[in-house]
Amino acid sequence: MSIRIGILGYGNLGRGVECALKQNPDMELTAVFTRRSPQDVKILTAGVPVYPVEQAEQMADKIDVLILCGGSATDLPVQTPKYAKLFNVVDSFDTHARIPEHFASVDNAAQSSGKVGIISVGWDPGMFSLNRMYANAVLPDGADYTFWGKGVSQGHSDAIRRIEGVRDARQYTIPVESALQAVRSGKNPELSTRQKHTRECFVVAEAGADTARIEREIKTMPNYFADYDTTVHFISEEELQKNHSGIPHGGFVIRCGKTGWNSENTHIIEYSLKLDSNPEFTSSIIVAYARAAYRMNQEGQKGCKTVFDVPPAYLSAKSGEELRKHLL
Ligand SMILES: NC(=O)C1=CN([C@@H]2O[C@H](COP(=O)(O)OP(=O)(O)OC[C@H]3O[C@@H](n4cnc5c(N)ncnc54)[C@H](OP(=O)(O)O)[C@@H]3O)[C@@H](O)[C@H]2O)C=CC1
Ligand SMILES: N[C@@H](C[C@H]1CC(C(=O)O)=NO1)C(=O)O
Repeated sequence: MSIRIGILGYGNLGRGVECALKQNPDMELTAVFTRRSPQDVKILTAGVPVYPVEQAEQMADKIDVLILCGGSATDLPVQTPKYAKLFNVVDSFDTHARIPEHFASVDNAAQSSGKVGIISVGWDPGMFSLNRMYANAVLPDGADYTFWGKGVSQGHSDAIRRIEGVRDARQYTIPVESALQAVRSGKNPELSTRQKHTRECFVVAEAGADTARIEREIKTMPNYFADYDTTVHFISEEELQKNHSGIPHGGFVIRCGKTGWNSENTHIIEYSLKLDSNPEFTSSIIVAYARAAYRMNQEGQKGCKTVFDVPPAYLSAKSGEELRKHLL
């Protein structure tokens, strides 16, 4: 029997999950839920209903995993603990500094409901988190570096769109080339947040909006922009659609570590991503973790999990026997 999936929140990520499900025949899309009027939300899959978000609770027995595709800035802190009371859930929560409190609120909900809630799934946090953890476990004596871009951060773009007076936005994250080169050379440089990346924002403001206030709110936004050198450009909707319609991204996790008793041998681990579509790639990761959430709950597991808690084999549609063949 297919794993029955619900999507809550239909934006870039919601569309991406819908696409990713097509590539996973052991899963099926049962319903999409939105805070807007359903007739305003046109999905890609024929025959799948779109419901007002208020109806989600009535479908708890018809959905095995509800994938939460809202924004991290303001949606997921409310939605994930709320729906973990009724469903196995997966979210992409990426406000790194607030992950511990998010974990606690989702765990409280999921422990009481007997469901599994896997949070902060994606590439960062997510695949990059796993690779930082593996590299630290393998090379305890070393230094970590993470670089993103140049590309469009969905979390930062979403955070700007939540500011009053903003109609649309794209945020580019840009790595500082000299910092990247120093890391790749194995010099293990001390780098501040500001020395590693800059951020460039393209914003469509509502007519008559106070653009000076918007720019100030962006540049001082904790956890997103306050620790970076950030530039803000105000452009028209037409310019945004023409010059900034794509959502490419990517990045690197690098760890340089040493081993040896007297002699010092240096090792460099690098994990890299080059993404044409940030949302479609992120959604492909989320769908694999939805499979794991279902399996873990079927085994009787409950509570909040992160990518560190999920056995890798649970992500794959292949059986244990098929996976072991990969190892040979
Ligand atoms: N961990 C990771 O590696 C990654 C995490 N993310 C996270 O994913 C989050 C979601 O990103 P993304 O999908 O790009 O955000 P969007 O802004 O596209 O969508 C967020 C929500 O806004 C609503 N929405 C979407 N389009 C419209 C519209 N035209 N008018 C009104 N409301 C709309 C939808 O809710 P509704 O249907 O209910 O209206 C949707 O769920 C980001 O905030 C980020 O934190 C993203 C990439 C990677
Ligand atoms: N969570 C990010 C994924 C990566 C990209 C990023 C950044 O550009 O700051 N940080 O983490 C996103 O929303 O796109």
